[in-house]
Order: sequence, then structure tokens, then C-alpha cells
Amino acid sequence: MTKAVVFGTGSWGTTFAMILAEAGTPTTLWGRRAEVVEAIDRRRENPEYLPGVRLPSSVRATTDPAEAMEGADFVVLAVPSQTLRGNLAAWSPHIPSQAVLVSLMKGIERRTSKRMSEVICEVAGVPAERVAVVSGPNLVGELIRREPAATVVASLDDEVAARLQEACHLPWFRAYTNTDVVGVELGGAVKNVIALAVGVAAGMGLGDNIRATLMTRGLAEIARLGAALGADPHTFAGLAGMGDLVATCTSPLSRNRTFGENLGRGMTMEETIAATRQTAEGVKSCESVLDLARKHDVEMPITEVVVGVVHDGMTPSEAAMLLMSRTPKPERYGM
Ligand SMILES: NC(=O)c1ccc[n+]([C@@H]2O[C@H](COP(=O)([O-])OP(=O)(O)OC[C@H]3O[C@@H](n4cnc5c(N)ncnc54)[C@H](O)[C@@H]3O)[C@@H](O)[C@H]2O)c1
Ligand SMILES: O=P(O)(O)OC[C@H](O)CO
Repeated sequence: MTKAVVFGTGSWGTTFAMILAEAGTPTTLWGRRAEVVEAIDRRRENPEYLPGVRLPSSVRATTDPAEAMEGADFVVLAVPSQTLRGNLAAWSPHIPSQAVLVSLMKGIERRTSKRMSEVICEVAGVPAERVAVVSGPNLVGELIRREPAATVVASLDDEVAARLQEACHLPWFRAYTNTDVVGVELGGAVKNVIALAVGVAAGMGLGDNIRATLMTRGLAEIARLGAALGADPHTFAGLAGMGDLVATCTSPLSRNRTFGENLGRGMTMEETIAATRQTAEGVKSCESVLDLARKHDVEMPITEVVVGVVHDGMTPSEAAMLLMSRTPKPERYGM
């Protein structure tokens, strides 16, 4: 029988463990805090991240990475992107030799500008064919109510993607396979940056025209970066591209969009950070995305102003003015 371990008892790690278990894949959750692990194991609930959600009995929890990893076919990683490298270095000695490593994370590493699958290969010393990523319009607030959704399971190895698809496919959670790991990861990481921009616009009281413009031109930025990195352009019209961009930019459940909205309303960075309880990946990843774009000579004006607002003290009004006063050009310029 296929078994999985999920590292990270936050909202997505716990929800994906629930999905795997419900799809017939017994799953162990690794958490760093004993009280969370105990609540999951004894009360079948993660009161901090998913209060009131009953977890299946085939979800166990432990704080011991070696115990968590025993017999696992899938090692799923769901910690904040910027903590992956350090954590995985400690967990790597326990990874079963044939296990597939799965990233649920939607971030780009600071300093190296690496995608999560690249960090995994480097730190765990596994070939890219033994890595898979899961990404798509997957807002946890809806999934815990078992509302219908779909996702993309990507791996360079078709057979690996198909096995993971089988391990997590449910009547209400439809998983599609893809071999474009680069495109699927970029779609997930960069949409968070665009959701920050859309949130800022919404917080400023601006309307649907500019929000749609930011989403559309944001997708153009994602596609330009993807083209420079060798992604398949069709991926960005799919669930991990446009699908996730639309869900994240329009949903009040999105942490990234909400973060931007608070800034747009006039909250300071300190106030906004204090009001954000969970991981809003775009806040740290916007700089790494911009670094990556610059390395590849790709123009990403929306990402630039997001970095300006989030990290360099630019006001939302200055950001709006900068974007609107750019040189007029054909729509497909630089695509
Ligand atoms: N929540 C969603 O709707 C959703 C959906 C799809 C993808 N994602 C992605 O999944 C990843 C995880 O997000 P999440 O929503 O579960 O975040 P979260 O904030 O809900 O949980 C993060 C988890 O990581 C743990 N953690 C924090 N710092 C750590 C550290 N230094 N070492 C080890 N563990 C640490 C926290 O205790 C928590 O258990 C992110 O990349 C996010 O973009 C989230
Ligand atoms: O809450 P967010 O902004 O991290 O978005 C969650 C998921 O990535 C949506 O697919």
C-alpha cells in the first residue's frame, strides 16, 4: 500500500494530508510543535490551523522525522519556502531511498532565486525525476469544506506524476498531470506577487478594470519569465497559471491578496505583518522573483512596484502612477 509523509502541519500541509488519506493513502504528518502533533494524533484536529475540521483516522502525527519517514513512498514538503533548505538538510538522512519528494510550496528562494524543486534536488541529492510539485487554485478555506477543486501534479517523470495523481485524486479534488515542472512552479510562485498588487489596488478602492488589467498583465509577466526559463507556454493558460492567478487575486481567502489589501488601505508594513497569521509567500518571494527576472533580462514592471511597496517604502499611489505612466506599447510587446 502507498504511504505518505507530509512535513508541515500548517493549513495546506494538514489539508493535503487529509486529501491523501481520504484518497486511500495513509499519511503521517510531521510537526515541530508537540502540542499540535498531539492534538492531531489524539483529537484528530489541528486546532491552530484548521479548527473544527475532523481529520481521517489514517492521518497520524509525530515530531520525529525518522519515524515519520518510515516506509514512505511520497515525502511531501509544506513548510514556508524560505525555511525549506535548512529543514530538508536535517530531514534528508531519513528519506527512504526510492521515495518521491513532493513540493506543495509556492515560493522562490531568497539569495539563490531557486525554485523549490531545485532546492530539493540540491539539498536531498536526488535526481529531478524523483521530484514532483503540486500547484493550482487550491484555497484551503474551500478545500476543508470539500468544495470541488482541481490541481496539477507535475514531474519530469510521467509515471511519478501518475502515481501521485492516483494517491491524491478524489471525487471532489481532481488532479491533472503535467511534465512542465518549471512552468507549474513559476505559476504558483509569481501569482502570489501579482495577488499582492491586486490586493493593493482593491485596498485603495480601485475597481474591477484595473484589477483585471493587473491580472492580465501579471500573467504576461509570468509567461515572459517562463519563456526565458524554458517553460511550456501552455502551462500558463492552465490551472497552475491562469487558474491559480484568478483564484488567488480574487478570493478574500488568499493571504497574499489580503496582505496587499491591508497595505493599500494604508496599514504600515509592521501593522500588516502583525495582522497576518499565516504564510504570505509573495512578501519574501517578490524580491527573488525580481532577481530571477533580472538575471534573465526579463521585464516585470508589476513585480518591480510590488517590491517597491513591500520592501522599499514606495506608496501605493506612487506604484499606481509608475505603472500607468510607462511608455505606451503594443499589447504583445516583449511577449
Ligand atoms: N494555505 C493554502 O491555501 C495553500 C494552498 C496551496 C499552496 N500553499 C503553499 O503551501 C506552503 C505552506 O503554506 P501553508 O498555507 O501551509 O502555511 P501556514 O502558514 O499555514 O503553515 C506553515 C507551517 O510551517 C511551519 N513552519 C513555520 N516556520 C517553520 C520553520 N522555520 N521550520 C519548520 N516549520 C515551520 C508552521 O508551524 C506551520 O506548520 C506555502 O508555500 C504556500 O504558498 C498554501
Ligand atoms: O492564501 P494564499 O495567497 O497563500 O494562496 C493560497 C493558494 O496558493 C491558492 O491556490
